[in-house]
Amino acid sequence: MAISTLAHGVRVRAPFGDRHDEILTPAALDFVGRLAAAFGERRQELLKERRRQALRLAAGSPLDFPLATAAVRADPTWRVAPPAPGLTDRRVEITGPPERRTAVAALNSGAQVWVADFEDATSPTWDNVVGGQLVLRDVVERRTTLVVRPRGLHLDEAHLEHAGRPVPAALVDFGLYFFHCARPQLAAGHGPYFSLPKLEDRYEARLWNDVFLLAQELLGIPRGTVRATVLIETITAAFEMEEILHELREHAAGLTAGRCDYLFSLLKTFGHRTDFLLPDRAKVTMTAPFMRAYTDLLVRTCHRRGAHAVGGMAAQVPGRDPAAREAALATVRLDKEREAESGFDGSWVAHPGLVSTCRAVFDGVLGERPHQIDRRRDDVAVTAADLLSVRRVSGPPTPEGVRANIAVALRYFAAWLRGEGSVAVDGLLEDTASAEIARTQVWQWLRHQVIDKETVLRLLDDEVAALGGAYPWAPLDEIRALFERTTLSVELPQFFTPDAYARHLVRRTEAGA
Ligand SMILES: CC(=O)SCCNC(=O)CCNC(=O)[C@H](O)C(C)(C)COP(=O)(O)OP(=O)(O)OC[C@H]1O[C@@H](n2cnc3c(N)ncnc32)[C@H](O)[C@@H]1OP(=O)(O)O
Ligand SMILES: O=CC(=O)O
Ligand SMILES: [Mg+2]
Repeated sequence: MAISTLAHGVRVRAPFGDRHDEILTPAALDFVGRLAAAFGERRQELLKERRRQALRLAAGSPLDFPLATAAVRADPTWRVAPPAPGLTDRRVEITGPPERRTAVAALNSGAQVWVADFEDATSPTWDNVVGGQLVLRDVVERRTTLVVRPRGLHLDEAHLEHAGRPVPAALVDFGLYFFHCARPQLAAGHGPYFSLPKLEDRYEARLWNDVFLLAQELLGIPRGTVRATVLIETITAAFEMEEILHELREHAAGLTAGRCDYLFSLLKTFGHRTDFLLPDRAKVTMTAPFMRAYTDLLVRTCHRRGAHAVGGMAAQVPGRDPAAREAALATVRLDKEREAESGFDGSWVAHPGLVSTCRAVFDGVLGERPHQIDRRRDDVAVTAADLLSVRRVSGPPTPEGVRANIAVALRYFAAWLRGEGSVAVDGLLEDTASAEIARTQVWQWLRHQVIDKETVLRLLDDEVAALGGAYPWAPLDEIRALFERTTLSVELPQFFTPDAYARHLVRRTEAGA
């Protein structure tokens, strides 16, 4: 393994692949090293606080809108920054991994925005991480607005080391993109724009705001140039939407409903409570009252503060079979209609074949207007109980539901271990967030003994065998062991990705694969 020492103590712990030297320049690594030096410790503290908060909630502490920030919520005067160039009309945002093939398709898809995703849609092999940066740098001058979603704060990038520790993956994805593309984006008439995943509270938003301030200062870019749209995709963040926008207000561009991770967060945060037992994944839809409360509150909060509310991802992807395709489009259309009618300004799609459907729905509601921020939704009054009223849709799983979750988790793990972060399984998009839901539901059903371990082990045997049939290349023992560690353990691991990354993706790089 090549270990080279470069500027500001950042060590590259991997061989240089094709064109990696164009991204991992001494100056770019120096920039990332400065971010790591400034924010590495604080990020560790925030992760510890996540753990403490999880323990408090598990011990029965109530979750509510914070008292300490009541004045921020009550103050009607503050607003976020005005929309930056390219971010005024966001009726269709297409997401996908930053790969060359998808980049071309996304940029030609007719969507207003391409969200290039290093988080749920990407398996962070070192090649995907550096290759993704190369793709972004190569498309920087295209007309479509580019938004980059760095990995979450919980992940490390083991191939870059600062002061003897892995650099936070979020700072690597953010820092390399910012270093190489912020100025070219400005020259092309846009700016460095980001989508921030998996935030849990206002302090994490403050960290990102400080990252933006330092990054702008280091490159001599005017303060307030960055724009960030924050995914509300954890239950604790849902109670701090106003505060998150407030912390980031000079850089905030809106909030996105990260509905998959939101459900995952709800399940894992309250996994110990029987009133949070949910039925088969397919039965928990956006019409469930607690999901509706979350999206209504998101729209109201954004519009009150002059920010865009961006809708979430429907799981259906159009297949090749005409009937299945029609059915998928009809489901997505209904979903987008609900969003547009409830006040969202645009929404996410997972596939170029969904762009025209989403656009037609938002065209119908917005017409010539670029957004509907002036629709205030003052009628919305969401309480803590509304956000947490899961009991109304709770119920036991069916045998098919248990099997489906096991199958999805295994198939996704197989894809992820070989470097694919999003896949279509039976016409549905599966990515990191949906795999997290799948394994967490099985864990929760086991924990509350609504299914027994023998049944799960039998289904696991069946599904591992089926996986071997469908994907002969899959390392079945490793996939099964990953499932067992992250799903059958007494304590639920907070995410499956740090375990799988450390054991598989890093080792792969060290072996020079
Ligand atoms: C919960 C969340 O976080 S959602 C956000 C994160 N998840 C995502 O972004 C998922 C994005 N979607 C995808 O990755 C893909 O659509 C998949 C994996 C689900 C399906 O992809 P495929 O199996 O390749 O679908 P399909 O064969 O129909 O694709 C047709 C073409 O569209 C392209 N395409 C498909 N999805 C996308 C996309 N999201 N962006 C750009 N291009 C795409 C394919 O590359 C392919 O191009 P080609 O003809 O040049 O080869
Ligand atoms: O990031 C999006 C989600 O649904 O999770
Ligand atoms: Mg997510």
